[in-house]
Amino acid sequence: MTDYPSSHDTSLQDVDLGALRDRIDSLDQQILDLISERAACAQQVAHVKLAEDPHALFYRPEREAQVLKRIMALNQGPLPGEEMARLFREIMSACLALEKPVRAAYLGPEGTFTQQAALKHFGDSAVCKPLPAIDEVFREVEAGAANYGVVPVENSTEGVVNHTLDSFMDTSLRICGEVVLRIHHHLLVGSNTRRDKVSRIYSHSQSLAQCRKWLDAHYPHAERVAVSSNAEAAKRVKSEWHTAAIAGDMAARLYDLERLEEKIEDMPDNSTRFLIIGNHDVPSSGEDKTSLVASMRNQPGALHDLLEPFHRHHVDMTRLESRPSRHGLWNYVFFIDFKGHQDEPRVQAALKEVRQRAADVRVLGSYPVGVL
Ligand SMILES: O=C(O)C(=O)C[C@]1(C(=O)O)C=C[C@@H](O)C=C1
Repeated sequence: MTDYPSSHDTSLQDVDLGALRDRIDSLDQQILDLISERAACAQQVAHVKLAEDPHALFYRPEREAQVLKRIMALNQGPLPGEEMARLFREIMSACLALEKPVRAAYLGPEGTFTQQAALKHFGDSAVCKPLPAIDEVFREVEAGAANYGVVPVENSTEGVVNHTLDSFMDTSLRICGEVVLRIHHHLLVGSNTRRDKVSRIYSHSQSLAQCRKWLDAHYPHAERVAVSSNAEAAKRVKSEWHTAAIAGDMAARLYDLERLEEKIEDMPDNSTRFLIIGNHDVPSSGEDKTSLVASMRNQPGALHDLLEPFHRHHVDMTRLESRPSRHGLWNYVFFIDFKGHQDEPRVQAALKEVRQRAADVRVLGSYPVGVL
């Protein structure tokens, strides 16, 4: 909580508000000049890139991660590092838009956590388009209609993760980044609904599950209705009386709903991981992750054999997921995430051995660890 100075605070008695505002005006002028100079510099970067290669990529995820991490390391307050990085996120997004705005497709509809993840990753100057299904996001990027796609992967929403993993089996797209979002659910109502009148609560089934204990304690008699997304829940509530939605900040803002109760999720560290998918490999940022998919024959010890080289080459695995193969040739495919970039010798040594042991291995991408 902010401590506001009290009128009895003797150290503040002589502070002249007018003088402080003059100082702020002067600082704003300097910030304005510096941001403009930075933007002009980014325009020059665009010219240099184009001179080197007419098909050059303007968006550079590894560089953006380095810029944000550096800002957080340099920051000495009083603003928190994350807040400062968010401001720089927006400055970079605007600078990139001067070079060429990023077009990103995300799993919609508008108002979902995936939209929030897209904005968190690309900033407000990106052109973001909602699509109704994960495979449509993949197709949009494959067709070149969008430069990047944003899809949930490790999600508290059951089933969505599997759709994303399955889509990777049939695509040549690469993973270019990740975003981790803290998921906060709020109980939202329209202006006509009173707290004691809520008789029905809409949300995605998984969000209802994530708030089950809170609902049992506070709204044991309200009917719980599962709908296709949290944004859809908010949309319904907008036009109904005595119903509430469980959804996040984006949906509350989009449908202008009141937060009757905030952060009602049962687990306080509830978060979801999203992937950025694109058409190109990302160079090392210095702190990266790599994702791969491997097919295995279903035989005893196969998984142990597959994973053993990671252990021996000191490659730190962060996730292992298995899915039934959709092609019938192999019984199972494994999705593996580990720390490190595919260009690092230690990672290359492990991958070489993994390739010898698996029926098929495809690196889905090396990408910067999510900064914000
Ligand atoms: O360094 C670059 O390649 C730039 O284009 C500049 C810049 C920036 O504003 O810092 C802008 C967009 C890129 O995604 C990364 C960084």
